[in-house]
Amino acid sequence: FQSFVDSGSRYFSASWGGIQWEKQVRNSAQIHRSGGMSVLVTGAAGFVGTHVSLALKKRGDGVVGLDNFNNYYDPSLKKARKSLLNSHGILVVEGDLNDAKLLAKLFDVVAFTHVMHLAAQAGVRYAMENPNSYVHSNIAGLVTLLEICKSANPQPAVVWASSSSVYGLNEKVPFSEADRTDQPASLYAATKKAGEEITHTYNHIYGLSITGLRFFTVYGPWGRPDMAYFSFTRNILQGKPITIYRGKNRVDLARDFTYIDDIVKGCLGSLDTSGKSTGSGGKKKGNAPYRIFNLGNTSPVKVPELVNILERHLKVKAKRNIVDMPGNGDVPFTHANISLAQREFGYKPTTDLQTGLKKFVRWYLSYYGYNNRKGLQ
Ligand SMILES: NC(=O)c1ccc[n+]([C@@H]2O[C@H](COP(=O)([O-])OP(=O)(O)OC[C@H]3O[C@@H](n4cnc5c(N)ncnc54)[C@H](O)[C@@H]3O)[C@@H](O)[C@H]2O)c1
Ligand SMILES: O=C(O)[C@H]1O[C@H](OP(=O)(O)OP(=O)(O)OC[C@H]2O[C@@H](n3ccc(=O)[nH]c3=O)[C@H](O)[C@@H]2O)[C@H](O)[C@@H](O)[C@H]1O
Repeated sequence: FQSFVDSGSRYFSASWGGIQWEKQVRNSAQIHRSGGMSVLVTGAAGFVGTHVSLALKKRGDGVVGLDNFNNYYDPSLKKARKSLLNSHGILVVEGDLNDAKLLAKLFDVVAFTHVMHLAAQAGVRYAMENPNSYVHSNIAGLVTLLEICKSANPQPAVVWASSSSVYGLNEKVPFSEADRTDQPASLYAATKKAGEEITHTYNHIYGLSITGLRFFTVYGPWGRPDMAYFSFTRNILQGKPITIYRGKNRVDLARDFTYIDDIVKGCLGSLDTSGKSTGSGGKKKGNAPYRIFNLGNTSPVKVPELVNILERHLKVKAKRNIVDMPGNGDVPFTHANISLAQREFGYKPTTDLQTGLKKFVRWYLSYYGYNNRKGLQ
């Protein structure tokens, strides 16, 4: 097969199909532990998708990845993550969520027990530049995926990434799952909130088991170049200035930065407790779980303090350019209440920002070849 899909920002082609391809998909989905699961991981070449795929494979679950390798940020980093996954026996199929034929084919070849849905147009501020990419991946792509899941026999349980941004202009802290989420500050947040409503209907009508995870600003090795901790590191090392946004009345912005390994534990805990979907072939046969969890660190840090930590790890002073928050969709602070996830599957983050950034910086220096330079170790 040859499929041509609109990835939101460019057209590209991807080859799939054929006996050899099917064999690769089956091999990748093979389960190597008793009671294990076979998981379709969307967004597998992304930051979180790579880490979750590796963790599942490591414990003996079957994993097949799907990613469209779009150019929202440097696709060569996505290709490098794919190579890493390949070296661990994980196949990443190149294709778009909106390619219903490809998704149907994948479900024909493998009876996936779970879908870990991480593919999305991420990033808060980019929504002002390219709003349609959010509709394409986070709304249309989500519905295409759910349509396939609902019709699959057996239906998989679906765990997917929502976002802390759904709390929007909510001022009650810490943010709890029962708090208001009807005042989004960005189109990104609005599409994630819409995703929570859309998944609810598939749970209600078709009996799909649904778990939405509200991640709080995730960081770590193999991370996303568009995020502050990553772009600050790049600029500091290149001697370029960094722009730090400041809130109303000169108040510093703060985030509940969460280390990737803690997020991975939360994803696996969610998969393990997701229960079963109750429908088959598009018909509901009973009630299935619909759950939403915060996955944060419960320890917000101000952005200037993030920069202080990076300076210490990099042993380079940042050139700070402090500007008022430009009204680009950012919220002033985030802070997760994680008691629900703690109760349901023992979620307990263990990495503080200082420790997590040290691991990120070590990876960054090695990945971008800084290790042989003086003064950076
Ligand atoms: N990293 C964070 O801080 C954070 C916080 C909250 C929520 N999230 C959510 O977690 C998920 C993973 O985020 P991430 O940080 O790994 O982002 P990422 O951009 O690194 O990963 C997403 C991957 O999905 C792929 N993708 C996008 N649209 C697609 C489409 N239509 N079809 C197929 N593949 C597509 C991209 O190529 C990318 O590799 C996303 O849903 C994101 O919105 C992330
Ligand atoms: O938890 C989420 O739901 C979201 O997490 C992440 O968003 P954010 O928390 O906005 O992370 P990030 O961009 O790293 O900015 C961090 C801080 O640095 C400030 N910031 C940013 C850039 C800059 O140049 N200057 C600056 O001060 C900025 O104002 C902010 O205060 C994901 O990207 C997003 O996909 C989403 O899912």
